[in-house]
Amino acid sequence: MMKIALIGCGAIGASVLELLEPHTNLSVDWVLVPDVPPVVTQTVSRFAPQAQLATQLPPGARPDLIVECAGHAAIEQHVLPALARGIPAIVASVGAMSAPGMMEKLEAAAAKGNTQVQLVSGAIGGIDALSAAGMGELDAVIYTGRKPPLAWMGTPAEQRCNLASLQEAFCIFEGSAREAAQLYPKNANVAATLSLAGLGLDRTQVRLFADPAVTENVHHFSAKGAFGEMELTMRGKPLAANPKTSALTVYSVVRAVLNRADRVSI
Ligand SMILES: NC(=O)C1=CN([C@@H]2O[C@H](COP(=O)(O)OP(=O)(O)OC[C@H]3O[C@@H](n4cnc5c(N)ncnc54)[C@H](OP(=O)(O)O)[C@@H]3O)[C@@H](O)[C@H]2O)C=CC1
Ligand SMILES: O=C([O-])CC(=O)C(=O)O
Repeated sequence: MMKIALIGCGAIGASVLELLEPHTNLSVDWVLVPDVPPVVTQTVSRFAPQAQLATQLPPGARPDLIVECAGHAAIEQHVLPALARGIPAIVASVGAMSAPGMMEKLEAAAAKGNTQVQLVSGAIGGIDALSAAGMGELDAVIYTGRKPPLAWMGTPAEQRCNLASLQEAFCIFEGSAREAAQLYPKNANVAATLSLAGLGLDRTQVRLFADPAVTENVHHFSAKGAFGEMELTMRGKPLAANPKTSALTVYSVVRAVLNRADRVSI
């Protein structure tokens, strides 16, 4: 039986709990959140009644895996200490690697605990091909993210345009994946993931659009290099509980967990 600590119980975390519930070879035994609103208590008692709710992993707890779907701050707060204790981790907030020295801290913590951390592909596909292509020379990786104006509420995009009255697509950001992930921590994890798989945070070109013509979260990237060329468009359905987040992110986290719990992984 694989014992799991889930970090975060918002749009992704709640759906992950629901999808993991039927799998009898694993058990979510801890759910870590900053505080415990009634909706979290209800979700946990419905899908993981065995789980203990806490703000921090209790010192004596020894999960087989921690699964982060909380936000950038959770890497420093939960993931690094768990790795250093030898607990492997799955991370959704890949954009956190844009902070100076964070990748090195993650590697050092995993080395200290003699364990590993997996950065999931989340809302984007093609990461397997891009990271394989990165074993040869890559010339360019260009990413464009496009979401409905509502998905950019509460971000610096609000200072760039009037999101509520946009009539056509507006470019709210153009720059490197590192800047994108730092400015838009809840909307540009995909940019960070593509860059870490490919050309790195500083050489991956990113454009982000608020676009009233789309109802999905549209991710497009192209890559060129010694392997040839690739191009991919994803039209991800947003989660009802959080329009910033695509449903595929949930499935990606669940697949990553099952790949560790099941005998055959894909
Ligand atoms: N890789 C990818 O493709 C994607 C990655 N993401 C990442 O996943 C994160 C979560 O997304 P989503 O579920 O939609 O967001 P939500 O805001 O719906 O949920 C976040 C949850 O995490 C909790 N939380 C926040 N900070 C911490 C912390 N330091 N420790 C523990 N729990 C914490 C929140 O609690 P409270 O409500 O009390 O603050 C809430 O329960 C995003 O912030 C983003 O970083 C998202 C989309 C795609
Ligand atoms: O869920 C998505 O569509 C992508 C997203 O928010 C991110 O990259 O952070």
